[in-house]
Amino acid sequence: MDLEDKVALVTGGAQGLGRSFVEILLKNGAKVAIIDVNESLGNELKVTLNQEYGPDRTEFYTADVTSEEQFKGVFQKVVEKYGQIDIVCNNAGIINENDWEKAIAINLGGVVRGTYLALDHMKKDKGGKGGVIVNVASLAGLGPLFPTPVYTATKHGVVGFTRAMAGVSTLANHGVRINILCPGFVNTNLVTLFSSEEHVGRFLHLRNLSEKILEQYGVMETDHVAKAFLVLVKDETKNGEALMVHVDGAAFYSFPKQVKDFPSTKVNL
Ligand SMILES: NC(=O)C1=CN([C@@H]2O[C@H](COP(=O)(O)OP(=O)(O)OC[C@H]3O[C@@H](n4cnc5c(N)ncnc54)[C@H](O)[C@@H]3O)[C@@H](O)[C@H]2O)C=CC1
Ligand SMILES: CCC(=O)/C=C/C=C\C[C@@H](O)/C=C/C=C/C=C\[C@@H](O)CCCC(=O)O
Repeated sequence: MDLEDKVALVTGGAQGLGRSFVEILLKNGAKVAIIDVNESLGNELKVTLNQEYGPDRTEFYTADVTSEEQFKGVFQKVVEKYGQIDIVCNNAGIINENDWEKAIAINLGGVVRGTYLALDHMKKDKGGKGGVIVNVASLAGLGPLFPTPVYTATKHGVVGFTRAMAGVSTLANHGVRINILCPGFVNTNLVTLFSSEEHVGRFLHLRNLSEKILEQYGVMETDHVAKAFLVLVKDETKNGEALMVHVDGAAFYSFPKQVKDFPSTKVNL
C-alpha cells in the first residue's frame, strides 16, 4: 500500500507507541487523525506536528475508545473532514490489574469497537474503499506475562478476535486486511507501571520477577516498533498475521493452520 494521501486513524496517538505510529505514517505521506482521551497531550502533539508537517496533515480528536458515542462520532468527523479512512490502528491500551474491568473495556472492548467502526467505513461491500486495520496486542498476547494476568487476557483476546475478524473480512470480501502487532517491552509510560501498586494491585509482590523479565527481554524504543507497524500497513499480502517485535528485530508468529496441527501430547481417555 502506498501511503501518499491515504487517511489514517490512530487511537492512543498522543504519546508512546501511538505517537510513533502517527509520525511514521506522516513521514510516509499519509494524513492522520489522532485519537486520545488525554486532551492536553493530544493538543500539544497537534501543535508540534503542525510545525513539522503543516496544519492540514493531522487532526486531534478527544475520545474515549470505551464510549460508542464518542468513538463513533470521531469516525464520522474524520470522514467528513477527509472524505475517507484507509488505515486504522487500534492502539490505545492500559495496564490496570486493580481496575481490571477498565483494562478489559479499553484493551479489548476498545479494539472490538474500533475494528467494527473501521469496517463500517472501509469495507468495499458497503461502498468503502477497503484498507487495513492494525490492532496492537503484545507478546503478552502470545505468552502469559505473570505479573499482569488480566492484561495478558486482554491481549490474548485481541489476538483471537483479530484473527477471527481477518477471516470474516476475507469471506465477506470486505477488502480490509486486519493484522496484529505484538511488541515486547517498549520505553513508554506503560512499561514503568509494573512497580506501581495502583496498576498491578495484588501482583505487586511479583515486581522482582517483572524486573527479571524486563532484563531478559530488554526494552525497545518506539521508533523500532513503528518500523514493524509500517510492515503490517504496507504489505498487502498480510491478513490475520501477528508480527512479533523484539530488540533483535521482528518475526511473524506461525499459527497452526488446523486443530490437528496444534502442538499436543496425546491423553488416553
Ligand atoms: N509499552 C510497552 O512495553 C508495550 C505496549 N504495548 C501496547 O501498546 C499500546 C500503547 O501502549 P504505550 O504507548 O506503551 O502506552 P502509553 O501509556 O504511553 O500510551 C497509551 C495512550 O493511550 C491513551 N488511552 C488510554 N486509554 C484510552 C481510552 N480509553 N481512550 C483513548 N485513548 C486512551 C492514553 O491517553 C495514552 O496516550 C497499548 O495497547 C499497549 O498495551 C504492547 C507491547 C508492549
Ligand atoms: C513485566 C511487568 C509488566 O507488567 C510490564 C509490562 C510492560 C509492557 C506491556 C507489555 O505489553 C509487554 C509485554 C512483554 C511480554 C514479553 C514476554 C511475555 O509474553 C512472556 C513472558 C514470560 C516469560 O518469558 O517468563
